[in-house]
Amino acid sequence: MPRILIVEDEAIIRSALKRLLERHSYIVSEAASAEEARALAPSEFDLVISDLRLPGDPGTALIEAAAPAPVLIMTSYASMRSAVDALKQGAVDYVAKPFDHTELLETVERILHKQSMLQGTPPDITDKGGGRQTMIGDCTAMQQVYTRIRKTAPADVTVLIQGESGTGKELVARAIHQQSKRAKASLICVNCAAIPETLIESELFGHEKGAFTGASAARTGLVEAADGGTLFLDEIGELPLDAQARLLRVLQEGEIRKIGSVETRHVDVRLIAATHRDLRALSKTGEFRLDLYYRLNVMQIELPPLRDREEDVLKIADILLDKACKRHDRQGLRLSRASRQDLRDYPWPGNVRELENALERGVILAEGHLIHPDDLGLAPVTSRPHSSAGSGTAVLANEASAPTGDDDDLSLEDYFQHFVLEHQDQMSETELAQKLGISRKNLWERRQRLGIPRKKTARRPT
Ligand SMILES: Nc1ncnc2c1ncn2[C@@H]1O[C@H](COP(=O)(O)OP(=O)(O)OP(=O)(O)O)[C@@H](O)[C@H]1O
Repeated sequence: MPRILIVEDEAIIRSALKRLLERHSYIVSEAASAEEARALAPSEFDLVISDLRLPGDPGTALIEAAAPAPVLIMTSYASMRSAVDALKQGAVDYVAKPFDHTELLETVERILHKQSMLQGTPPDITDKGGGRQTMIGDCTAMQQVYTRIRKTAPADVTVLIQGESGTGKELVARAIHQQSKRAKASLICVNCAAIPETLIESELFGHEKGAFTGASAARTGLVEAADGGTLFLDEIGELPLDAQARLLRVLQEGEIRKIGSVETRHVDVRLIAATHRDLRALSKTGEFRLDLYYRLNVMQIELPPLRDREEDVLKIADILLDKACKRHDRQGLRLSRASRQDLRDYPWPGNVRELENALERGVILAEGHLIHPDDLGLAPVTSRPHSSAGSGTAVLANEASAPTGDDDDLSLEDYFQHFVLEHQDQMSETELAQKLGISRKNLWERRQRLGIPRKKTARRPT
């Protein structure tokens, strides 16, 4: 049964409304002021019905405290203007006092029905280029993700998104930002793994002129650029310890200090962080600050790997295939029966991103009306992992023979591992990636997958 909180200072109206709602099987709690209501954890109700004028804070003060629970404002005919203001501030609706019982019950029912319809519905997202996109997939785990997004977005709290690479962490961050009160302000996305360790602090927090060699002019950091909006830090587990300390300060005090500066500046930033790593375990080895972990972990959203979403794979494939066909002007292409089987069997270590790439390849390479397995270019599968409980390492046959003539039976991954271990002390990550012919991000991802994470290096003094 839905739970409703009534906030009304006039005892007679309060108890009449309570009786009315209880007669219609709602579970009702009461408060006489916004302060009393806050003590009752309003966000845990399905609906808050509050008078606008209350002793102390007005009813609209509860909109933020009650999120994601909707707040229905009661107001007198005389203050219709304030009712419109209440809607602007985020109230779900208003009823004029004295209210008609049937009308009030219909409004309550409509609000609750709309809320329940939104449960488990994928959010619409505006992508980087301004196009519309929706999250695809309706397995139970994804429905839980959608519900979490909807509930978390308006609450203006820090969110930690966990999931392997390519599972849609950035999409979730976008959805949260776009459904939040900050939607009109900026969303700044930063992949901590893609920025060299020596640059990340100045990228995030900015620096003063002359703060270090090469700092020829002062620079504003990305945290400051997100002021008033949302900062999405992907792969936060890669953030060096010094940068973690600065970030903690932003979260605790709402303050930022540029490198080389003694002054602090106030910033109002909502942080959404993502990682595929176990931050708590990293904090045990001293690689991640436990206090920062606690600050980040207010709300968690867990994205399932694609291999655990068997029932979603073909559905996602069909939609992404359609998009790829339109992009390449090859409408009408279909997946052959064998391709569909391969897509189902493949363990998808790169998750939805890898599926997107395989389909794009298929669309480009297909010669007739059908996309055959060869066109998709999936690595042969030797066995399929049962679930994601492990490291997320796909069980693929050798990706190709080694690029060196002497090591004929080395797999690419063996070769990669050898090369990295042998040269990592002499080469920077950028040089290593260049020599291997892959991006820094890809280097980082492979390091994670093979369990040879990059060593932390000494940091530049601030
Ligand atoms: N549920 C989904 N529905 C539709 N597209 C998806 C979904 N999940 C991921 N994608 C697509 O897969 C690609 C990767 O998604 P995204 O960048 O959000 O993943 P990520 O987890 O942030 O990856 P990484 O950690 O490697 O940056 C994007 O093109 C995104 O649009």
